[in-house]
Amino acid sequence: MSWLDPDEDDDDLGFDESDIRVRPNPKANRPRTKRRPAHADAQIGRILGVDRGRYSVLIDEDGPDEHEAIAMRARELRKQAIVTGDRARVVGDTTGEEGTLARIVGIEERTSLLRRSADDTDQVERVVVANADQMLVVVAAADPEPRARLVDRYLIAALDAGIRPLLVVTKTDLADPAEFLAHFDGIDLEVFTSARLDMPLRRIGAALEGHSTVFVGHSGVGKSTLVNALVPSAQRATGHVNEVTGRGRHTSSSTVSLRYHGQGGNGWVIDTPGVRSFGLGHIDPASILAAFTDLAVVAEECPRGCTHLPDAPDCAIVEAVDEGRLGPRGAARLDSLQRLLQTFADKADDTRK
Ligand SMILES: Nc1nc2c(ncn2[C@@H]2O[C@H](COP(=O)(O)OP(=O)(O)OP(=O)(O)O)[C@@H](O)[C@H]2O)c(=O)[nH]1
Ligand SMILES: [Zn+2]
Repeated sequence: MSWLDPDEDDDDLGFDESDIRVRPNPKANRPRTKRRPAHADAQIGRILGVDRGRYSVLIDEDGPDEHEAIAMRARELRKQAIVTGDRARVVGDTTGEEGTLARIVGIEERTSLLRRSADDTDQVERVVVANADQMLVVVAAADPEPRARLVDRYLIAALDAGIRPLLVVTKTDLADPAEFLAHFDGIDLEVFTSARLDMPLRRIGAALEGHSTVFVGHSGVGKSTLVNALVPSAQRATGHVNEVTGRGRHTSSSTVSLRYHGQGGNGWVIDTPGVRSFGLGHIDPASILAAFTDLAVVAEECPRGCTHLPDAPDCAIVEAVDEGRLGPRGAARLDSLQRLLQTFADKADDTRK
């Protein structure tokens, strides 16, 4: 069984010890997976959340035996990020009974990956959520004041990950969001408005069915209030923390997947209380343009290295809009694209805003 033991299939034979020490490790580049047992008996489970190294995993999702199990990661996965939304291969005791602990031996290929860097200059990526297909950005019409730049950052992170963005403006009982919303005219973005006594839960819920939606928003915008209204069992902590006592929060502050049960089907709500914004250090600006498919086609005629910003010489998109070739929404589309590109270009000055 040499495939189980890395030291056994050895091409060092014939060298004496001094040789071995100076030689670079001949096996360093070999994929480790080849030598690992296949775990043919593994079950697939959805990672719901993690707490101090213990993962809650949903086994047999939508099946007759759906239940949660607790699992730890196998040693060989210690360098692998495992996050909420991941589909994990799990072995061992997956009954979820008191005192049992299953083992995660692998992660299925992801359909999307929402990443962040701690700040804009940081190239280290942190994986936040796997396999989400929508991002619901929550912003308040007032208290705190909405900032288009912050929403831009969320949009850029979503577009980069290939995730469809949605926007909810809360607290419209406090202020009219029309002027703020005008910023996003040119973006393909479903927008909901919500007031204290008039939350559009049906409409938002319908958008959640059949999807895995990550909720993001700055502190105090009403995200937890919204999550609790959509998923009553969630009991996410609302209201500001009392800064003296630290009380006011009764649930954990980690990212979790919550089941949304709608009239037309289920969905997943992924709440990210620890994620206040996204550093854009790892993002490729080409992915911003790529999200504007109509403009990306036109940009193929741009000079090499074109920034597509207002001062870019001979930008094919700017020319097409000027000549009216991109239709009545062309100007707004270009405006939005340029604003996102500018937000991205300015990112280094933006980190502390
Ligand atoms: N006027 C008004 N207040 C709201 C609305 N939605 C939420 N709030 C209030 O805004 C405050 C913040 O709401 P939360 O749901 O705790 O906000 P959050 O985004 O989860 O913020 P953190 O808990 O800091 O992450 C609470 O006092 C809510 O009652 C709304 O539509 N209108
Ligand atoms: Zn251009």
